[in-house]
Amino acid sequence: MRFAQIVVGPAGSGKSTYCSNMQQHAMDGKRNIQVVNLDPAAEHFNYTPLTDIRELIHLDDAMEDEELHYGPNGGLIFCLEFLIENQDWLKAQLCGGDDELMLGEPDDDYILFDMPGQIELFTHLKMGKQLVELLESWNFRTCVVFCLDSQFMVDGAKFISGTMAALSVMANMEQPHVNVLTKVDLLSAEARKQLELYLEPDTHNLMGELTIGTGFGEKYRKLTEAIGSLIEDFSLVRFFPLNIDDEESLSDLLLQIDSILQYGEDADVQVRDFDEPEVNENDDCVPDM
Ligand SMILES: Nc1nc2c(ncn2[C@@H]2O[C@H](COP(=O)(O)OP(=O)(O)OP(=O)(O)O)[C@@H](O)[C@H]2O)c(=O)[nH]1
Ligand SMILES: [Mg+2]
Repeated sequence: MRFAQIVVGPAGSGKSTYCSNMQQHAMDGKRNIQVVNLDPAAEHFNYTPLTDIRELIHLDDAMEDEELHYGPNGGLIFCLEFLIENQDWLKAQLCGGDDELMLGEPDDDYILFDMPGQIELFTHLKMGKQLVELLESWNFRTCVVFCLDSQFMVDGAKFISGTMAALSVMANMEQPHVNVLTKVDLLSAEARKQLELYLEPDTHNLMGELTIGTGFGEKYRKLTEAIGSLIEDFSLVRFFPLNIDDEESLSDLLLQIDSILQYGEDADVQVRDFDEPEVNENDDCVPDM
């Protein structure tokens, strides 16, 4: 069994940064996590990818082609369609073209897929889902990691819209799903306090906040209330505030995703391959779940 995090989220939400910091964090803990870049428009990231879609197709190929003549957005979608059509290329990259390797190589059995910031790939187009199905057929267990900039989550209306975006991805991808709030280090103390209200949201209060005093709020009160109860009914929508520079925050999140992926047992076996750090007898080295 192999494991994959499909890292998605709006443009600039911090996906590539998440991938590189998570990989580094794992490496510091002597654990091997690889990153695959599937963003054909990527220009810069801080990790060395295991595989890079730009070796197959670059956004410029779709935009500069005499016949295709795509703009940046259509071009990106074209590139992802092209990837799915050329799935053998991806399979060769991930499985070395050797079917036996699909059973899991210890060196690359845990992979983060850094996806493009075009959210419609995952909300209503079929490529996101097709990618997951391919990975599953190659023996991966997958989890979607949805990154959202926390700066856009500090008032009622933005919270609703961010949550709806997360829900759309969940509904379309039909995968285990974790929502990560990025860039919390950029929030002011006041904004952080405000954010806490939304982490365990009481949707009714939020709706109250949203409907008071604005023309839109009054007019669409029923609609916002309906959206509120929808979010509540889907109480699956929870956000993990990630402080990217804080090792503890990274390890809490990784632990949560590992347990969703049921990575635990395999991890035990792997960890014992390395030299154990000296532990104080009284130390509790197993983090709380
Ligand atoms: N301060 C701070 N900056 C961050 C954090 N995460 C990302 N950034 C910055 O936000 C910008 C965008 O980050 P990326 O990781 O490239 O975002 P992305 O989602 O991969 O962007 P696209 O691939 O273009 O959609 C970069 O300048 C990052 O340095 C964070 O947690 N804190
Ligand atoms: Mg990126």
